[in-house]
Amino acid sequence: MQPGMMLANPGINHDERDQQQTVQAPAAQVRGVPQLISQNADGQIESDVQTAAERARLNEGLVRQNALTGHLPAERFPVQRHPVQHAGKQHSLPTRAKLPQEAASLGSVLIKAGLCHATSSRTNGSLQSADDRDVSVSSIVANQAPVKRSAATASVSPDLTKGAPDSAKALLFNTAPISDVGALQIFQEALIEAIGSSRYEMLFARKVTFDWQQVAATTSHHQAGRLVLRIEDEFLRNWLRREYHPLLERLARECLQGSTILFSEDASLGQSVSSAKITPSHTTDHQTTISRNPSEKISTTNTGVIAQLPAQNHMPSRNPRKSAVSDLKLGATISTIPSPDQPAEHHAADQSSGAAEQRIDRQCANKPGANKSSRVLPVSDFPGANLDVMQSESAHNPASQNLPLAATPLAKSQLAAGNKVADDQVVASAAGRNPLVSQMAGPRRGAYVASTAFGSTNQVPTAQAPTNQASGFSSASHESRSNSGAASHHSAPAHLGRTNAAKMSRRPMELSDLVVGTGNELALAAARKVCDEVPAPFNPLYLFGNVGIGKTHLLEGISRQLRRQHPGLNVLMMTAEQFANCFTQALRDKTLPSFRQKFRNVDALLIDDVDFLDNTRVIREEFLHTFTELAERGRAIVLTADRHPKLLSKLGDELVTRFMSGLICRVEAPDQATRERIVQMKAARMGTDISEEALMWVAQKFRNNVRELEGALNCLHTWYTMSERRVGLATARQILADLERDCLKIVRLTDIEQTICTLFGVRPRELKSSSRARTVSQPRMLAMFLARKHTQSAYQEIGQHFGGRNHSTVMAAEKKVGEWLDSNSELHLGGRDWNIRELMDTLEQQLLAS
Ligand SMILES: Nc1ncnc2c1ncn2[C@@H]1O[C@H](COP(=O)(O)OP(=O)(O)OP(=O)(O)O)[C@@H](O)[C@H]1O
Repeated sequence: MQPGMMLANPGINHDERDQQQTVQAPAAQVRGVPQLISQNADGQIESDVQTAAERARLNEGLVRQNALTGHLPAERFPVQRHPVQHAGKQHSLPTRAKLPQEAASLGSVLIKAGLCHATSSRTNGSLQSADDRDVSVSSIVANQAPVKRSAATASVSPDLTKGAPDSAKALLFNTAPISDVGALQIFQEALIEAIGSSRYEMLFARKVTFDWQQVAATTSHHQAGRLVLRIEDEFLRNWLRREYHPLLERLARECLQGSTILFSEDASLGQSVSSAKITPSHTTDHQTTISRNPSEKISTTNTGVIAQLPAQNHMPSRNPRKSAVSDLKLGATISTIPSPDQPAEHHAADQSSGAAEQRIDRQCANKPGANKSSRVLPVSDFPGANLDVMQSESAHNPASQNLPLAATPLAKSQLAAGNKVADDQVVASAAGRNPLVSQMAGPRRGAYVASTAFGSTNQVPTAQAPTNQASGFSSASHESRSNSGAASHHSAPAHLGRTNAAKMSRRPMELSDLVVGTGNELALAAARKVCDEVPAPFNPLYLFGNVGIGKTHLLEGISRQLRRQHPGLNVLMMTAEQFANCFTQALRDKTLPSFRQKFRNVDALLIDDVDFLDNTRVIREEFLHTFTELAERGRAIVLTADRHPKLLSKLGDELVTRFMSGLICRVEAPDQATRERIVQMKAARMGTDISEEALMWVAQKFRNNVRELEGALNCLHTWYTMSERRVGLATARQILADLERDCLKIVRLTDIEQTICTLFGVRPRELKSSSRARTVSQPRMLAMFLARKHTQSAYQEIGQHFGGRNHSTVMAAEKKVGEWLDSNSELHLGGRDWNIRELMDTLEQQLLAS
């Protein structure tokens, strides 16, 4: 990057979800890599690198970034964006100029090593990590857990990096300076993840320009540079300076890796900053020097948002973005006892970068009530990827938005060694660092990462009774059942799924927190029944419905209620992805008997997102056996999924029929009245002063799911904390204008066609044919009805699309389906009977979710 180059928001240009195809997906034969496996014809286990979960995650990243690029000024930044997944994080890099060499070469090496696969689409390509782990040099080279850089470099195979230019090798082996552009992008992305995309949108996206400028070297080893935030709006500038200084300071230090950072109050903020040579002598009383040397004094002021920093000559030994993000996210910095196996270089880095936090955390740890036996944050071996998703989810979850907390690798290692962090400590430590957090963190908000007790050696869940009822997430049983030594050491395994990690970052969800409405009253009643009567009169309880409408909330509520009402029960809650990961790990470690013993001896098994099993055959079979054994012994089983069991087409009849043998409850999106009560409740909890009209307007505008409502409220809350003024209707409209627009899903005729064909197993060609067979004509009529309802297309256009029919055919179809709906007819389609209203709901949910 040239000195003085400006960088706009990171991201990609287009949402290419539909066009993405895998062009290269080498099976990861790397030891310890595959998390998801399948069996080949010879019965051998293979990795399944391109899973639905992977794709979904990638899409999520693209969508999230895409939301930001809507504001990317093309004339200022005309290069194509190129998202690259490295070390579990998605980096957005230009495909030409700036960083292409490094990005492409890094990618080719990672692919060669079988640690990544490439996806491509018309306008962009991306690299996807084949697993959730940190793709580090050492794991590329030695296929094993990261070791010290010197060891990795020593054992590098020349073949691996053959053809890669020196710059890429240097990047891989941590000998290259971190690229200016890359670092700045990493910084911005870390910022987004720390504060959530909606807040970033509101505060930074269009109002702040980041500029990293190289200036003359201060010493022979360091090149100086400075980060300038240009903010035109004076109010915003002052507010950001007041509220975001610590966060920006931390991110600048972590992502831009300055060994010395100078903060200067600058009245010319928002104007061009002179490129005068920066030397330490420029430091004034207003400036702060933070040294990576732990012996140096650490002090900060809240006086500026300009960071002058030297670029490092060496790429940091840990991924700067990952560390920044994880540091901001987990808040797991309590103990200062380093793990014995912690590499020395980590110690040094952590002692300096996390020193201030550790000081706060030590204070928190000494607080009365900081109970070390409280439910803890077992992040011992969380792969960076897990943390990433927790971060991304926080953008949508107001509860987790409040937790831009820190877990340095040091802290993680400390936790691995058995140190624990109580929820309130984590909140306290976060609040101490971020003024916004301290404002937002209510007494009930706690960092809440995992309580499923996994033994790091056994790699299977271990029974553990909660010592703190206000915390804990998924697994618990009576103390007497905790016969494993691992039970006393909470350490989340590396194979914990990203999804679950994300969910675990939220605050505990109770059944009583759910606002009851027509969409969830049956499900809630069934959930209470499961808790009240053990065993319940039905088994399993299967809850299904669209995203973000409270299925996980119900499941977690059941888990917590069960534990409260029946403290002797061994209750285990996890996602299907976690189950798969545990199984894979057990297979790898040859500890299947132990795995089976643990899973088949629980009293209640609660599995979230069971639709995940639809894609993984080997795990499906294992789950079938687990399920059967538990059901036969009358143990409670509760499952959630995004669709009816019959629509889990690959699951197999054995599991589908078992799922259907208990009680199936559909959870529906809340209606207007329920949404109104939800926003009222959540706004009151946040302590946001919002007018009744504004709340009603929000409830009316954001209809698809509760997450949208939460996101909207979160924006309003942030504005409220900024301005300290009551949020009225006009303000709410103004603040949420973009969000409202983005929530509108544009449905195309092809979307409808695809949804119909998928649900009924009809081919598009048949749908457009002249066939009048009922199996084709009824889906066609439904498609036309949906097209009228959800698109702006005229009758003629719709008729043309579905086989060149004229407009009267479409009108007749619309009328016919309307009649079916009025008479609440039953249809037999796609091999099953449907109630027309239920069918419409299913179609619309799938259409809007697609
Ligand atoms: N009826 C409700 N009352 C209050 N909060 C709700 C309600 N329904 C959902 N929520 C909140 O909405 C958010 C999303 O819910 P949850 O994570 O349970 O969705 P989900 O259906 O499991 O979604 P996914 O399928 O994506 O996992 C949570 O914060 C939850 O507390």
